[in-house]
Amino acid sequence: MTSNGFKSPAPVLPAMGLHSFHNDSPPFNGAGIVANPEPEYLSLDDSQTLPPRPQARPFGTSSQSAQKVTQMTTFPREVDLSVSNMVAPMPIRIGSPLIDPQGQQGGHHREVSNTDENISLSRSRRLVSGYMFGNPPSPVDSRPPSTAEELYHTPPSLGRDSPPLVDPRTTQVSPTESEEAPFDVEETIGEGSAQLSRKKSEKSRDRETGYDALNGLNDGEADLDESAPQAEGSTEAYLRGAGGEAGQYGFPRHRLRTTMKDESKIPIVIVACGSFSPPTYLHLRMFEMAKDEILESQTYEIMAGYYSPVSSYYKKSGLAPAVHRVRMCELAVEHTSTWLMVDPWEAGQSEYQRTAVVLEHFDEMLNSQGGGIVMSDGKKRRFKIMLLAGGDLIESFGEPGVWSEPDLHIILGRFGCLIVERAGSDVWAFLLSHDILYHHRRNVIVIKQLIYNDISSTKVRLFVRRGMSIKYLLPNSVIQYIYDHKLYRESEVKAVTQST
Ligand SMILES: Nc1ncnc2c1ncn2[C@@H]1O[C@H](COP(=O)(O)OP(=O)(O)OP(=O)(O)O)[C@@H](O)[C@H]1O
Ligand SMILES: NC(=O)c1ccc[n+]([C@@H]2O[C@H](COP(=O)(O)O)[C@@H](O)[C@H]2O)c1
Repeated sequence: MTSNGFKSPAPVLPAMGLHSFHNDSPPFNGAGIVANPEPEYLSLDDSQTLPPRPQARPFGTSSQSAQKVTQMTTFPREVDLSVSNMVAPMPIRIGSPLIDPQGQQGGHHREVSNTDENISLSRSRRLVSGYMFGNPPSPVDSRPPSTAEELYHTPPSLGRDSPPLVDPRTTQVSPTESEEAPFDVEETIGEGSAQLSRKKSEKSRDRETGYDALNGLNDGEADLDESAPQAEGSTEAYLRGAGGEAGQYGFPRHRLRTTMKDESKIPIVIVACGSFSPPTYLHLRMFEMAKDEILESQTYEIMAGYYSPVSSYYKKSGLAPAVHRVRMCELAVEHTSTWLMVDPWEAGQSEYQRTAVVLEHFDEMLNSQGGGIVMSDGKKRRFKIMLLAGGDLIESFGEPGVWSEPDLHIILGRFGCLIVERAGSDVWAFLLSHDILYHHRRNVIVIKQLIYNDISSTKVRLFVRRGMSIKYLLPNSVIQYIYDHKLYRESEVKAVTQST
């Protein structure tokens, strides 16, 4: 019996229109196929349909975000509110439910106390950080929706972002291998290591070793891959508010794919928002789990993944200064991944930015300013942007005062969400119980953790403070950075008290 009272959630969800995730279902059968309207190509003039977006600005300058929020939460008028228009007739496959090996739910302590040990373990920690320390700033218009239209409004861009361009089931697309090798591989491993000195294209390595960064195979080679594109310039100057060119914000594109292998799919960019204090192997694994799920769905093609560390204005216990967290995320992906990047924009803002605003920023950079992605026929297509989050974060959608309803419609409706199950949170029960989440369920993909990983940043910080080993919990480069910069040595409660 699960904590939500179901013997098993399996019999319930399919009857409610969700894809069966019962254990005896073929795990990856017919995945992720949505209805097939005509493809919509990128219109660079979206001023009619999209709310205003924030402009990137250097650290330390004042923000207009309060005003932006008000504007953003006013939905455009030209919307078809009929439910049939909002819900695609073909269900998106959603992964399997959380099944605790011991048959139990809820492995976490959730009590809130004033000790740093407990603060972040609590599911209510967002409330703790939100109210005790004045953040996150309240979701703006948190009044309840007054009409059904307001509640079930799906912004028009959902239609543009969501549908596949061609039905992958009926279109025979020969997987034309891209002739373009995104980067050349030149590996020279130093003394004491296997001496490797070779220059190969990603494509030729693909043939020989099965290595294919975005298609999921043997990505372990990335650890040796000194030539994977690295971020240019210093995000530190931007984050420290340095003037001049060095301090300018630049959206990282060095690992963003510029062509699609299979143009019948939807180009997707995954964005993970969070503290990452510090980033751990779990945070890296989240992207890989998402990648596997997306590959199986056959609907999307991943073009890149981004971390967006929250700014220092998010007064959460244990938050190292943003400049350190951004750098640690960069180190974490530098030589371990070929498709993940770190966007410092959110971290460099002079006040807290809500997640909906952060996703708007990505849309601006990738689609409005960036022009989307150019197809082989020269037409442009928008990147679909999806938020990647753990089950606990999603459950906080239901905590009063933490997320505004208009924001949730933007996040779940206009963008979409990849939810990684987290031990202790019952995503399935929550999906059923939360009106807005359920309404947008076809734009939500739940990812089962086939190997449970519950590495916790909170515990890593505590280990550091207690002088315990954190090796194999996070990349060595991040461990070194923590020690070099003497991070996480102070009691979190003490540190928070002193900084306020
Ligand atoms: N064990 C986990 N399983 C699934 N998702 C996780 C797990 N740990 C963190 N996440 C997700 O990673 C994202 C970033 O997490 P964040 O760094 O903000 O918090 P955290 O990892 O829980 O750290 P802390 O311990 O400091 O609270 C969030 O979406 C969170 O839900
Ligand atoms: N209203 C909001 O947009 C809202 C509320 C709570 C958390 N978040 C985001 O969720 C992420 C993770 O938060 P926690 O570290 O509290 O789990 C952060 O990026 C934070 O900005 C956003």
